[in-house]
Amino acid sequence: MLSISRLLPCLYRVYTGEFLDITLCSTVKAKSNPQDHARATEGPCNTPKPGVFDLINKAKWDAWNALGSLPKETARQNYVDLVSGLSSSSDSSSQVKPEADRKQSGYETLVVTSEDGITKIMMNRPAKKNAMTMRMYEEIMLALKAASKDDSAITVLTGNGDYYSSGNDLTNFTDIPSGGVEEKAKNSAILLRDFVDCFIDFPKPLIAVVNGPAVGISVTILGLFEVVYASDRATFHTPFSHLGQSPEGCSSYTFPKIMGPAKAAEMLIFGKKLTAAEACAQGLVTEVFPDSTFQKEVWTRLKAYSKLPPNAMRISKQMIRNREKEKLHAVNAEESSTLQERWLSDECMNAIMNFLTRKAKL
Ligand SMILES: CCCCC/C=C/CC(=O)SCCNC(=O)CCNC(=O)[C@H](O)C(C)(C)COP(=O)(O)OP(=O)(O)OC[C@H]1O[C@@H](n2cnc3c(N)ncnc32)[C@H](O)[C@@H]1OP(=O)(O)O
Repeated sequence: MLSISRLLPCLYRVYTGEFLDITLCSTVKAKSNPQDHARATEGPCNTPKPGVFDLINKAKWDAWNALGSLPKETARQNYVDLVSGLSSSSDSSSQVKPEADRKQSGYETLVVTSEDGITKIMMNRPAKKNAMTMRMYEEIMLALKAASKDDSAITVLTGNGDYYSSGNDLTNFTDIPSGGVEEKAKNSAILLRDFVDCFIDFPKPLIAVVNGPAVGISVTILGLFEVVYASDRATFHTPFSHLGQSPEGCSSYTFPKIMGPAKAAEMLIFGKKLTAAEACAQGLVTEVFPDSTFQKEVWTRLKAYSKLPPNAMRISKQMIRNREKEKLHAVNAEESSTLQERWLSDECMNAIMNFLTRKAKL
């Protein structure tokens, strides 16, 4: 029998149009309509239907045949419209900074500012609920490295729009390198480990301003922050089992320490979503503010904190965290290598396919 892990790369390619000779960037691939491309290049379906076990050619034939008698020119136009629409609509939101500003800051997925002694790193993909792309992981690492050396006293991570972050961008898994899904899993595990290491080693007080719902890795790394302020609209959700995955961000260690093993298990094993008030009661969140006054109250507070002597704050942070650092790095390494295996499991691949084909949401 063909296992899902062997079938998945084929499904990816059929779904993303690779078998139909589409050469597009990964984002566009994940959304483009392969039928229109086949129609646009080859006209109406005119070959015999492949046998039931010829999975790849059958999927290609079904997609082509589904177009019926759509004229070649219309299909071509639909295809062009779809591709152009995707590139112009991606990340479209009134809250996204204009292109020129983004280029100026040097970040594509973040807006990073430094004023009043505070470096603010804002995830900036509001139309995608600030889902974290490979690029965003890289950029957050760069921004943290820069913030560790700049003259700010404290560093803040927050999100633009209605979400804090919906966690890992599940389309990350559609961009399969030539080494296949194994290579993808290995590279992702390395990136994940480096990403979390940056939080473990960050020398200044780190504050999360959780402006809305938080999912997955955006929740787990909160255990590595000094302070977590949340809007009362925020929720905290780690649906790892639902996704066939396992905890990361050192949460398998920090969450039981913060909230006790039973409450941590409810979140990390059973995917229980917490309200901001519940997360505060369990010690993951420092304080909850009404959404209507959240930004004003939090930034007033942070501006006052940023005026405290920066060296004293750094030293106090080191004293609180340093005893744990070695342990945290070991936990991070173990979680990352466990996830590398999980990403290759049928459970995980099925969950991602269900999201990508719009069959499942959280
Ligand atoms: C280096 C690799 C490290 C990996 C580390 C691993 C981390 C594990 C995790 O983080 S697990 C968590 C993964 N996240 C999810 O499973 C969330 C998936 N998203 C959803 O279920 C929903 O989008 C939602 C509940 C977050 C929001 O639902 P809502 O109906 O309010 O909004 P939409 O679904 O219409 O979202 C708007 C558009 O944003 C896209 N999107 C949102 N989140 C993600 C995501 N995590 N990955 C990819 N895309 C996401 C969504 O598809 C919509 O896109 P569209 O407008 O083009 O349709």
